[in-house]
Amino acid sequence: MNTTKPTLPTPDDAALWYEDRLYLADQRVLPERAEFLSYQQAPEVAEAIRAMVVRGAPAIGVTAAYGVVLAGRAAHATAGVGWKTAIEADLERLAASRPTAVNLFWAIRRMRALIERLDTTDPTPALLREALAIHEEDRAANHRMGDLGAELIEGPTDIVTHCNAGAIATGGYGTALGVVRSAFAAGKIRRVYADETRPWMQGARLTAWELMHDGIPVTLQADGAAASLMAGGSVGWVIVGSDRIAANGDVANKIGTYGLAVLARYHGIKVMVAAPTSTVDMEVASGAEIPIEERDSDELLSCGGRRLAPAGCVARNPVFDVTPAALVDAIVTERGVVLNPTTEKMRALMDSSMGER
Ligand SMILES: CSC[C@H]1O[C@H](OP(=O)(O)O)[C@H](O)[C@@H]1O
Repeated sequence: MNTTKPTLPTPDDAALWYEDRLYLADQRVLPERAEFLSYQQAPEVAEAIRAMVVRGAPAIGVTAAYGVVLAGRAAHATAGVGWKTAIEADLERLAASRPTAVNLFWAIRRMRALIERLDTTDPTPALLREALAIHEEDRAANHRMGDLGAELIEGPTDIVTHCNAGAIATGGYGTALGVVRSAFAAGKIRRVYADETRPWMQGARLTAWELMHDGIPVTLQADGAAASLMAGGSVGWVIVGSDRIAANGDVANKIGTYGLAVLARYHGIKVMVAAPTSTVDMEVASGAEIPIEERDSDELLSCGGRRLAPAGCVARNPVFDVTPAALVDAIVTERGVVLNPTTEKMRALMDSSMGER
């Protein structure tokens, strides 16, 4: 738990609990403005996830866990011994905030399992302990993944990333950028080429911010520039995060990831997906079953607050796509690495004995 009042967010500060409330770095305004918003009510946290104040699959799960703490406190304050019934509406609000990142549902399910074990007294302390544990476990998992992913890279090489799978998208350190941090520290990375990632620009605004903050060489590029860069022969890996990995190893991630993976395969470049096991959903057999979030087309029709398209222009704005397992060379989790993923290999990983997540 934070011991000093959060003031200026760093990349590790997507979500922080301090005294009696949750603080979220407002990722909608980074890096131009670095500021926290504070939350004391679960419905406000659900809206913060929907509006992408906080985003990034693991960070969404951590935030939802803290949202359940707020929900439990409010339910006990209003319903006393009946808090387990009163909390349900807020749990549903949190679950309805965004559909694709399975970490959200994983975190709520883990908090529900605790709720079932609690008695009718104030659940806040126990819920907070569990949310803090989820947060710390995610941070530790990212460091483990960073090391495992770095071992796969011979280097020195250039890397392409897409979107932001960094510290600010997780409980800290990052998934894809956690591998980048560990591999750079081992002298294996010359430069990171970060796709700007239209329309929400997570790459331009967040990945560039994180890597410059850490002194890691980063070059921003248009999403469409990745192909010619790959043709140049300097890129050894595409490294991305994920929002949900199906039982067969299909990977849902930010829109554009699928195209990158096709380009990588064409150019003999390897694709690494770094994600904690809280991102693996063994209940969906393949990527075809993963719900793909469609966001407001206004996010696409404008850029930086300026209208791009003509009035009345129709747009589609799916914000994730699915990369088939056949185009993924390695899935790196905190429990281990799956090369050339298949359902059998993913099942073996999830059955491995490195504790429940
Ligand atoms: C480790 S973040 C995983 C994932 O989340 C991002 O999506 P969004 O920014 O819409 O929450 C992106 O797909 C990242 O790769």
